Amino acid sequence: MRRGRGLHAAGAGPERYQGYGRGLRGISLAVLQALEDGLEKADADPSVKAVMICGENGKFSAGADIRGFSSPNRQGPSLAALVSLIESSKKPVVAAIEGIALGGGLEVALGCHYRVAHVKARMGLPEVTLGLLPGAEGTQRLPRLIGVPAALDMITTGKHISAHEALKLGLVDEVVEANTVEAAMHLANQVIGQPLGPRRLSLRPVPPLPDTDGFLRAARLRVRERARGCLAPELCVQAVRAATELPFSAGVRRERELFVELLSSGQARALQYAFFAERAVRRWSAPGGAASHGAAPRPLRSAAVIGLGTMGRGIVTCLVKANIPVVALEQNLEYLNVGRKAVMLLLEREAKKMEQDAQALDFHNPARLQFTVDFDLLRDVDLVIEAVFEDMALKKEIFHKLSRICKPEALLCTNTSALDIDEIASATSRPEQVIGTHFFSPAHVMRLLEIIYGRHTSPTAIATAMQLARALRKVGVVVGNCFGFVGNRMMFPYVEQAVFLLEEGSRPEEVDQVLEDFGFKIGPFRMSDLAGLDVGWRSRQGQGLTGPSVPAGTPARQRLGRRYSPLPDLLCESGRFGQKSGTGWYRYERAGGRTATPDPGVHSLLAQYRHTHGIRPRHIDQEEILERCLFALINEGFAILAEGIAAGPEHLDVIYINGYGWPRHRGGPMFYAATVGLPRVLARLQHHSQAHPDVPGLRPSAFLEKLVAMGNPPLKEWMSYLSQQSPRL
Ligand SMILES: CC(C)(COP(=O)(O)OP(=O)(O)OC[C@H]1O[C@@H](n2cnc3c(N)ncnc32)[C@H](O)[C@@H]1OP(=O)(O)O)[C@@H](O)C(=O)NCCC(=O)NCCSC(=O)C[C@@H](O)CCCCCCCCCCCCC(=O)O
Ligand SMILES: NC(=O)c1ccc[n+]([C@@H]2O[C@H](COP(=O)([O-])OP(=O)(O)OC[C@H]3O[C@@H](n4cnc5c(N)ncnc54)[C@H](O)[C@@H]3O)[C@@H](O)[C@H]2O)c1
Repeated sequence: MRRGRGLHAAGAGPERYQGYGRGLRGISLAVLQALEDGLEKADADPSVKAVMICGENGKFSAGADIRGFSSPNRQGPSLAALVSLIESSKKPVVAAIEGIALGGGLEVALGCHYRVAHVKARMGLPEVTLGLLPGAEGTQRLPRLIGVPAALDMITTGKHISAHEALKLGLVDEVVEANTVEAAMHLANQVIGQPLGPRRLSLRPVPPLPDTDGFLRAARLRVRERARGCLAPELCVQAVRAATELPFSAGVRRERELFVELLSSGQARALQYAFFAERAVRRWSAPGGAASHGAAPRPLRSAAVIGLGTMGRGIVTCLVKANIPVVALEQNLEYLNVGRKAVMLLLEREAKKMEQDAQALDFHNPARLQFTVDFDLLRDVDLVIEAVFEDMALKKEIFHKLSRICKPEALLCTNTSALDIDEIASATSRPEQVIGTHFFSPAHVMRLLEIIYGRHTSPTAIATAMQLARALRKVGVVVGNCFGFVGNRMMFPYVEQAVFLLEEGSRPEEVDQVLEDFGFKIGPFRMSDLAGLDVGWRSRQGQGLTGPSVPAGTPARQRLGRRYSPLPDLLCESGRFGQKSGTGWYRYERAGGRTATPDPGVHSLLAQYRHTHGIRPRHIDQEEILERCLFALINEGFAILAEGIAAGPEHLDVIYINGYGWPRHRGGPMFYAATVGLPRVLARLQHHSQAHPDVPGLRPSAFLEKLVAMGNPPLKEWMSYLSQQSPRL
């Protein structure tokens, strides 16, 4: 924290309050020193009877300075020592928590003898999300205060809780609606002279459970299952176990050992990189020098969604949840009724999840959500999101209509997965207002919004789309226009490799397992089954890669002079569309079922296919599966960077973490490439490319080659090695 956001220690005598602290972003060494000095001064001053600690500008503290963890000079007073110093004070210390008390900030509050929180304050120990654990004795004090189950929940999830929840848990002593600092000082004056022993958490026992050991063992299994290879949650459980088994001081030593283990792990570096990358992508730049700092968004007071299929339903749901009135439009009454039912079901489920806020959604009110087949009702909306079939002619027809009907300043968005934004915009009289807003399925759940500008998209339109992302609580990432944009374009070579591996000898479940062990939520074949195999099939038909438009005599496993696998087409031709049809790369319990079982039918289809094409199956090891899938995806990422489709590797990483289930603790594909080392990525691509010269996706990108030739510079310097910045950015 900078000055204006720091912690203050104030001595509270009968008529005397004095501020001592200095503030910086995050609890820096300077803040620690100032607090220590303040406390010592207060302790030594007989006229001071109690101490109150508060933040500045309505924020208690966001915790330790995250950038400081990677600093080579971590020295000076330690936060843990400060928390102990607070707790051992002979004068009562009261924390006045406003805004946020997170991480080390909450640990400071736990060192205080009393805690008063403003009703809007939020508290949490989010260290786990940064690959760490609360390292200032928080894992030892919190279970002593609120019990093991609640403490473990907060520490292993990193969730933020409200002041009311904190009061219920006993984390704070009082919640106030008015002036928190005054309330804290009032409490401080009241408790002067009362014994402090019972208020010192380090002296309290951890409240026992009927079977603490069994509870912690179950918790460890649960987080292991949920965290999929991520270390921090499991070490958090170990730290809390130490609180239950060891005296306070030994528990603190254990906490420190575990903290150091995490701090030196690559996972902490990856997760902290992801934290800053998500913030960095909020700053965008586009052609002609337009950039976030110079562009203001237009207000978003109302929206329309066209098409209430898989995507449109989710998009309507997130708009309603963001309190933006919506007009939902379908092609005819039959589709409208189906869409309306689906939207209502989603909203009812969301309302249930939101519990007390449900009424605020008010989605039965036509002023908030209206269903129609009449385009005229779109006349006054600020924003339209088109989510009809992936068909260029249809999209152009719709955009032409929109450009005639909507008010001139309305933003016209398309949810296309891959089509050319410029061609869609060409159907309108206002291409500067046309932009891609690529939601991910399920749209009301997935955090990513890929925002694609076309050649004529105005800076205001980009700023407004970014504002939309914020309003929907999504991570907006601005990228340029190319087939598949960033996310899907990188996904194509990944899925392509996965299918080639099947041709050569693997099974779908083997490939999925390797990638799920790497940390993906689901492997490429489960993912294809979930999305529907017909989606890609239709797209390949549209591109003339399969179906009757393929010229006679085209070899089955070649298109346009490169290797092509007709395997996914064969599946579709036999009615295997994935979960929706009950069979795909896997078998499901029924059409629409979700439990994937390896399918002997697919195994014999693969055997027959290999036989037909004279392919001798071979054993393919995990390393080859991983390298071919991941390095092909990463290789495309380098090509994207070189073409200026994205402003930097962080953009690609944020897209993959938030839209494609890339394991966050591996930092995203480009961060992962940097971790593996670019020379190795290049060498392995060269190796696989030599083995498969007819696969362009394995041919190393010139930009990757250049970076290796330049000595494998750190990721943050990559873009400075582009021979010239692309005219797109
Ligand atoms: C606070 C937020 C909720 C605010 O969200 P909002 O959306 O309003 O704003 P932004 O997210 O955009 O943030 C604005 C701006 O601020 C930057 N920022 C925010 N928080 C921090 C922070 N904690 N540190 C640094 N910078 C921060 C943010 O990056 C933005 O700037 P930018 O330029 O990037 O746009 C939200 O920001 C949020 O959630 N923040 C993170 C909160 C958090 O995670 N806190 C926990 C921090 S970790 C911690 O506190 C650890 C403690 O447990 C203490 C550990 C003590 C360790 C002691 C043991 C030492 C052992 C070492 C042994 C070494 C051995 C050896 O090496 O020899
Ligand atoms: N399904 C996904 O996972 C996914 C993910 C991201 C983007 N997308 C893209 O989103 C768009 C929609 O995909 P989807 O999966 O929701 O498709 P879908 O087939 O589930 O739904 C499309 C809807 O559009 C409606 N529609 C068609 N013509 C219309 C018209 N003239 N007027 C109004 N409504 C019309 C249809 O009735 C249908 O309900 C596509 O461009 C697709 O590429 C899909």
